[in-house]
Amino acid sequence: MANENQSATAQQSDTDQLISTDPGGGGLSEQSDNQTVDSETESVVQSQNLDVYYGDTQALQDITIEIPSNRVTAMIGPSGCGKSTFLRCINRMNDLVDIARVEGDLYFHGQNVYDDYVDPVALRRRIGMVFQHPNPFPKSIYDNVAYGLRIQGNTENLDAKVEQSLKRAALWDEVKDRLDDSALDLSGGQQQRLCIARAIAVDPEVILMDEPASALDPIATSQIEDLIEELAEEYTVVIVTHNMQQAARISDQTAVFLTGGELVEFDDTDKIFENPESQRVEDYITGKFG
Ligand SMILES: Nc1ncnc2c1ncn2[C@@H]1O[C@H](COP(=O)(O)OP(=O)(O)OP(=O)(O)O)[C@@H](O)[C@H]1O
Repeated sequence: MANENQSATAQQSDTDQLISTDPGGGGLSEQSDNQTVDSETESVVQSQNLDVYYGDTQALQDITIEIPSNRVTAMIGPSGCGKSTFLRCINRMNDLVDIARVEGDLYFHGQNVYDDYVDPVALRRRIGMVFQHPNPFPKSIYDNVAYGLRIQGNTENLDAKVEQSLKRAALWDEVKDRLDDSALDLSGGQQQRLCIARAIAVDPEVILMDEPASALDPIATSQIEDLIEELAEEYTVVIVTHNMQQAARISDQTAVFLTGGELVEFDDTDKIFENPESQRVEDYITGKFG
């Protein structure tokens, strides 16, 4: 229980880091028109020879990957293989871990997010995050969604923006008559969809999800999975999951990390699950280890 509480507290503090006070570019250029025109093929996030260390321990080794826009990309692999570490590199959440050290390059629309002039707070406005355990603020449903917009001073048509975010998160119909109720009175699945609404209210391009359904029951999990597939029409979604069936159901691409922080294979999800190149990936997928 202590661990769960610590984890919830850490997540809350992570969430605080995700609510940007900076509506400006923060060293990042705005999304190019190109992305809309050529969303079929453009990669939005790329890493090149990325190594991550916690102190002397290497958590990721030489990761080179291109994550396409407007797709769901799943990261799978056994516990401790570095999936969350990679996810947290994308929006520099690992900056918050004193002993974490990142080497190599990680690009967002071609700009290295680790360049000195990039403001990580502004980066996190463009690359939002949803955590394993739903962590709404102890505020009303409305105020949770409006929170980031208010901090940014983006309060014009606030009611409409809150409504749109709740609709996109497939929660509006369930909460439209109780927007002033506490978010903490919602079910776990509703709280997680509220956290997704809160993340998308500030209009990010990429949504990172770290096992977003692992604390939920099967019905709530299924609702979140449907939602993730819908979100990919407008956003780039990168999801870490322990659940291989979930990755197979909802993702377009799958990256398989294995012990030691190695990215062993990255391909279309169908290919990974039906005909992987690597024997180690086949062994993992078929449950021979992991
Ligand atoms: N804050 C930290 N300090 C020290 N070591 C860490 C920290 N976070 C992660 N690690 C280590 O880095 C390695 C990768 O961890 P990470 O959480 O990225 O793996 P994961 O694949 O997401 O695991 P899981 O599926 O269990 O969540 C592990 O050996 C872990 O112990």
